[in-house]
Amino acid sequence: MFLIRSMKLKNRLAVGCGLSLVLFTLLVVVDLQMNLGICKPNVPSTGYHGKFKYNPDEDKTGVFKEFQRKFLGSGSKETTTMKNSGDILTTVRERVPMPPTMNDKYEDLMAIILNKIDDKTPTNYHKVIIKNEPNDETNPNMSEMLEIKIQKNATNLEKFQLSITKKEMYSKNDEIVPALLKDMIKQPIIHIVQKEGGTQLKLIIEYPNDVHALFKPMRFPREQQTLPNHFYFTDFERHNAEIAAFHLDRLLGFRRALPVAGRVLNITSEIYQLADDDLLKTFFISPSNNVCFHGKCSYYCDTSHAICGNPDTLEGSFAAFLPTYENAQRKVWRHPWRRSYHKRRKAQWETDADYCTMVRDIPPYDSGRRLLDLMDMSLYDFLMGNMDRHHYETFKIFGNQTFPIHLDHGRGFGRAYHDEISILAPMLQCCMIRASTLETLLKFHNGPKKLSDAMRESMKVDPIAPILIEPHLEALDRRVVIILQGIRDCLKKVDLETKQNTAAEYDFSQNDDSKNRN
Ligand SMILES: Nc1ncnc2c1ncn2[C@@H]1O[C@H](COP(=O)(O)OP(=O)(O)OP(=O)(O)O)[C@@H](O)[C@H]1O
Ligand SMILES: [Mn+2]
Repeated sequence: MFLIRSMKLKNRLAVGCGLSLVLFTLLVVVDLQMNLGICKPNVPSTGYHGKFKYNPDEDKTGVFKEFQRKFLGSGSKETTTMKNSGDILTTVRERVPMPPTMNDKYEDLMAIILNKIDDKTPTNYHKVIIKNEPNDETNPNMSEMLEIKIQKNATNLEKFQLSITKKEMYSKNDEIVPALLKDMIKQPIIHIVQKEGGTQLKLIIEYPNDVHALFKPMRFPREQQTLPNHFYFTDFERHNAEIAAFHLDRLLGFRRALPVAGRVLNITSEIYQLADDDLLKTFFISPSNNVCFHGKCSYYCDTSHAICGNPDTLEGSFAAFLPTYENAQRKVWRHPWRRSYHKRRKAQWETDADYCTMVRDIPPYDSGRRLLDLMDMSLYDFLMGNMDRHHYETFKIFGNQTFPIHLDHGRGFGRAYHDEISILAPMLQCCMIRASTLETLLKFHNGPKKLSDAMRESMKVDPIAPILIEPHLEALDRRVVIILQGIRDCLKKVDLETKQNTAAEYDFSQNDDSKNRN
């Protein structure tokens, strides 16, 4: 005290300023460390990677962001443990998130589907639930477009390929699909080559009569979940996800995926002895005397990620081959809601609540079926947790009013205890769903046959069943409810907007009237 009193005023001021500066710096440092919210608004802790800058102005009233926040609290917490056997990492559950509305029958949505409209029905519901799609009567098939007749003695694969129509991969009660699945499971394999392109190993399987299938090998046991520190783009492909995705697509009534079956191969007689030279070069015998190979690709094709027989069998998925006719090429489209595929960068849709408004103006999303197909794809991917939809393909020959092919689901069914709301962004940002899709979801939700039951039953016949472990099936029922809740929130949003607009118009005309009177 004496020291301070003995100082001159000028010096006292200088010491005071210095001390406050030190104190302030300390406060800022503590705040940044502990995120107390003094410097900036509190940052919600999302599952996003990298630095997350929160800007409330960007948020507007998007159902997507609101929804993400709503379900954040119910997010599961996963921990990684080492299993005793070997060095397999397994993610185990701590808490299963259950949507708060699991017991809700969603009668309000059902009423709209059944045309039971009354004064409780949200206004402009038809903007959200699309019943009257532009009707495209013509539905030619490949055979007609390519002018190739389906011969009586054609293989099941040829029959299948030539029967693909502009609207779907196969028809509802198609009899070739089961026959084709049986062929892929039972027919002898005569040759194997590695498929070029793509990031992970795939083999082209050749059967007699020029029949082919695309093979993805099993890499891990069914119980293994996506590793918590893996990005969607470095996640391993799962052969069982490809099989499950085919069944899911069929049960949802889309029929836009290729038929896929599981099969157990003998790695020596059915792969090694039939492999072409390039693939042969990558075979080796592991320390425990198993036959292994790794192929060539940009991810996980090296000795430490080899595919090994156990001890000499290997299971995998077999997908019906896409048509290879000269005029059956496919057009590749960038998905408007693709992720950034960068550790730290974000895509525009992640920060722009009005993103869909922009997409709606761009062909082919500005007319016809395509945007609705993306809505279907969004909930299809959400159900299986597939974050890897960077591109999609269509058959060129059918023009723009054709279905997007549901292809490449190897990264689905990776996290049974986590529901990734961001996959629903297209549906939640556009606030739109096909009435027929919504009806199917309501049918599964209200039972008696839940989506999980239907999936269990449908996949039972596969040679490598059970295809999915129970937690993945339970996740499906839980995610159906999340989608239904999303649609309900969308209806509320549109209703509110309509009422606000009407009120604003009314206000405006009242003001006008009063002006006129004056
Ligand atoms: N059943 C099939 N028959 C013929 N070609 C196919 C089949 N499935 C996929 N393809 C072709 O192979 C390409 C790669 O397949 P897929 O996307 O499944 O592999 P990927 O390794 O996951 O590729 P990426 O890493 O680029 O996503 C597809 O884009 C498609 O053109
Ligand atoms: Mn892929």
